[in-house]
Amino acid sequence: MKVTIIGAGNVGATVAECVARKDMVDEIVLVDIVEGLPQGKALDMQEAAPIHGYDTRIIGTNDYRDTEGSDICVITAGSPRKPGMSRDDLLATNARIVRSVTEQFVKGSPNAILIVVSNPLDVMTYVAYKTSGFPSHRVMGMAGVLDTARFRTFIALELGVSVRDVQALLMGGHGDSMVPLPRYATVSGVPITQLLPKEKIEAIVERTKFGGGEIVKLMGTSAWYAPGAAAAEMVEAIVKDSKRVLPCAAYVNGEYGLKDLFIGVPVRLGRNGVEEIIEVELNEEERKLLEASAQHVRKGIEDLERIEATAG
Ligand SMILES: NC(=O)C1=CN([C@@H]2O[C@H](COP(=O)(O)OP(=O)(O)OC[C@H]3O[C@@H](n4cnc5c(N)ncnc54)[C@H](O)[C@@H]3O)[C@@H](O)[C@H]2O)C=CC1
Ligand SMILES: O=C([O-])CC(=O)C(=O)O
Repeated sequence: MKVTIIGAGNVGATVAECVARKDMVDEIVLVDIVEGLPQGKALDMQEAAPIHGYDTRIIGTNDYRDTEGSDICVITAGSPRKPGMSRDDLLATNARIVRSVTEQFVKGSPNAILIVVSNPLDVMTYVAYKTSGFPSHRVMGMAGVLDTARFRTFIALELGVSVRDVQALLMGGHGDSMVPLPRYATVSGVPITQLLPKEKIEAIVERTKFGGGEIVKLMGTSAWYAPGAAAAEMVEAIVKDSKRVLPCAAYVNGEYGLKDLFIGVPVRLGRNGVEEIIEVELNEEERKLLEASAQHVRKGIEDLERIEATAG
């Protein structure tokens, strides 16, 4: 198993480290345009192997020939946002980068599975899908695993219980319009609606929706520990063919009444990528929120098309 990670910045390097520490793949290739950066980070991680006890070979490179024959590729190349920016402000800059790295990568790895992380996530996943020409089950975006991890963290902190016993579901685009679903959040099977008052749940939902922005405000750039761990969890589900049910940005073709876009939905993840989109029952209000979120993603795709048409 060979995993390529494009972008050796904060998120990319963290994905590499999390994947290495799981000791589950033969080789990790870290790619960046900056010379020396992926090589240095890869060597540093390789030198940590005797301490952590993994046998994964980690190489850093600026040359796509080193990525040939990859099974999985995680795309983290692109700018992160700064305070005051929305993820959508990265649209044009990151679309150029995601298109360029996808083009270069797929030539040598035509059978790989792509996991996009770059923002704005749902539109960048669409860009990678269109550029790669891959079937949709082999292209997905990472957001829901991160957003539900935040949701679960805040629930566990509020209730004073272990995060391990908190399960949660969240759908929609990776932005302010994401749709946390408290009805489907449980502590060891007990719905949180039985454990917390409405106002507390609403506060947790709001904090989750703006969880990325909370960190940007604190640090001046965006998060990487939880995003890196989240992408590595998706890599693990694919490598081990474990059929995890995780929220991912997947291509919808009629599911939830949505078509021709990537958006966060629960999927079964295995060796073939997105093996199934699971359709859970939504009430009227949840359906409306999901539709509004999909509208936002659609607008992102249209905005990008307009910007690129104007730029020629
Ligand atoms: N989907 C999600 O939930 C999350 C998405 N993100 C997004 O991930 C992206 C990366 O974030 P960070 O790692 O914090 O940024 P960073 O600035 O630390 O790293 C980005 C890296 O991409 C590299 N890069 C730029 N153009 C490239 C190209 N053409 N080819 C190869 N490498 C290239 C840069 O040299 C840099 O090392 C951002 O767009 C950010 O918004 C970040 C956190 C969570
Ligand atoms: O907030 C950002 O820009 C990065 C991101 O997507 C997240 O941490 O959720």
